[in-house]
Amino acid sequence: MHFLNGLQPQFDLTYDDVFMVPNESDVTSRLDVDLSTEDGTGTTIPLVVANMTAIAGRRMAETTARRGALTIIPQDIPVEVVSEVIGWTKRRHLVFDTAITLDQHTTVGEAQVLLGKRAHGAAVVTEGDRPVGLVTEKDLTGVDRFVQVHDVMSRDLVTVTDDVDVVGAFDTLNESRRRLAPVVSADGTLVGVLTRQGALRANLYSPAVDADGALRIGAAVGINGDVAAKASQLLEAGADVLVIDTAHGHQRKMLEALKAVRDLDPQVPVVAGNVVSATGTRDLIEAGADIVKVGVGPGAMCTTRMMTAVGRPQFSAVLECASAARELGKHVWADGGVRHPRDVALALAAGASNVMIGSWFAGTLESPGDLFTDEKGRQFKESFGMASSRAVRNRTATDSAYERARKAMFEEGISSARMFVDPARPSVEDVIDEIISGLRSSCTYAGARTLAEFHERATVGIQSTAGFAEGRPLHQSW
Ligand SMILES: NC(=O)C1=CN([C@@H]2O[C@H](COP(=O)(O)OP(=O)(O)OC[C@H]3O[C@@H](n4cnc5c(N)ncnc54)[C@H](OP(=O)(O)O)[C@@H]3O)[C@@H](O)[C@H]2O)C=CC1
Ligand SMILES: Nc1nc2c(ncn2[C@@H]2O[C@H](COP(=O)(O)O)[C@@H](O)[C@H]2O)c(=O)[nH]1
Ligand SMILES: [K+]
Repeated sequence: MHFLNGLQPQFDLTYDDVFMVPNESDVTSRLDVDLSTEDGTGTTIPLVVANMTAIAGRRMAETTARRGALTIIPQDIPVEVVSEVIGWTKRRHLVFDTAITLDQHTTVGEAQVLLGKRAHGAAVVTEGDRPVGLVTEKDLTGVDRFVQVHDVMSRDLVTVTDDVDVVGAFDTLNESRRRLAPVVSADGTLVGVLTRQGALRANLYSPAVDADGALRIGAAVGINGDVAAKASQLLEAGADVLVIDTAHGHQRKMLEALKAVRDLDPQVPVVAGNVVSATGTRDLIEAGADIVKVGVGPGAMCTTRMMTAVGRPQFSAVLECASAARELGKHVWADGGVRHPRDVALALAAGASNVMIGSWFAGTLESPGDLFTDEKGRQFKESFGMASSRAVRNRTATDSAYERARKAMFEEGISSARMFVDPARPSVEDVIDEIISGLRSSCTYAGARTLAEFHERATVGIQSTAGFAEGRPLHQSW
């Protein structure tokens, strides 16, 4: 990456401060761009879901890995539960979505709650392992909540078999005017659900898979307690990436934690953070990190900069740390502050090998929280920061009351935020589509076929607030 006209910025920059100019290009199609990473984590699109309790759970993990991204399960979840989630994710189908299954005697009320758990908006009614009906929101609307689903389900099923090619499945759904179909194996057992959109996406994305062909998933550990014991349990459970995560990553306890994890000889990439300087990056790499996580204070749930004045505008932080990591043959992830597809492109231009996103994904149907509706009828989920007093209270549940109260005083995050579900993009897959189409286009503007070429070729300029405002679309006349 280089700055336009050789300019050397006089102050640190965040994503909004910068823009990219097009280069001469011989990449003639956005589909010719390969977005897979070189950092060993196996992502085929450069996105990682942040290890936050309100965001990264099993549904998020399977859905994002199926499209080539990676989810990191937070350190606050008990290790037995994380192991279970890893196993579950690895048993998911690479193409078909996991169905919600209902017994014929399930009530409409129960079915309504469960439907909110799937962006495809349907549940399959089964007898044994076989599908016998389908219910969608429409079938349940205006029906007494104590009615059983066998009275309202549609029995006229169009199914596809699990060996179907996705283009053929798209055509079958299109011809029969269906949005989705249950998928069955040769013996009629339910395998999953395929939507028209899912058939399309299966051709546009490649799942992130491990050596056994199962979906990938990562897990985080903190720097307190027996780090080696917890890390070895996570490795045993099959975690494909280990993230050692704390607010101030450039500290002695982090270096000790890294050493303890390295001594386990993990055969997976080890990520450590967070830092925002070249020295911090080098020290973590020397202590054994393969990837350094960069970002102090840009997160949407984060109050660190307001509380402490500490942090650094994210574009400059990523640029400096990525350059230090590259000199040592290692990588950085840009963590936090991503609010538009352009921010992902800029983080990669600055040299990140993957971009971590939290809050943007909180308001999607795949995040673990319950779906609420506000006074205006808008759907939302509740999110919170991992350094908020709410998270600290949960994390320290086994401490004495005094210790808990003391620790909760050092809060650096928001305890309750409403993250609205965009009616046009309710699923994390819709948001991923938006980000990836923007990113593919950024790469072709830069004349890059790969992320390495993108970083090499990107030309970045510095803009005023008016420059940023000019780029925003106007939805009404002025
Ligand atoms: N990227 C960011 O900007 C930030 C991210 N977070 C996220 O919040 C989560 C919780 O992290 P964390 O608060 O580190 O909790 P941890 O539970 O990991 O504890 C942090 C440990 O480091 C010690 N410590 C020393 N200096 C600091 C400092 N300046 N800030 C925080 N701890 C310090 C603490 O001791 P003692 O309590 O005795 O001081 C404690 O032992 C993580 O997921 C982290 O990524 C949190 C803040 C900023
Ligand atoms: N200072 C704090 N930072 C936090 C907290 N919870 C999470 N985080 C960081 O934010 C990113 C995600 O950023 P987003 O803009 O995409 O939401 C996450 O990975 C952490 O590094 C917090 O309570 N305080
Ligand atoms: K912030």
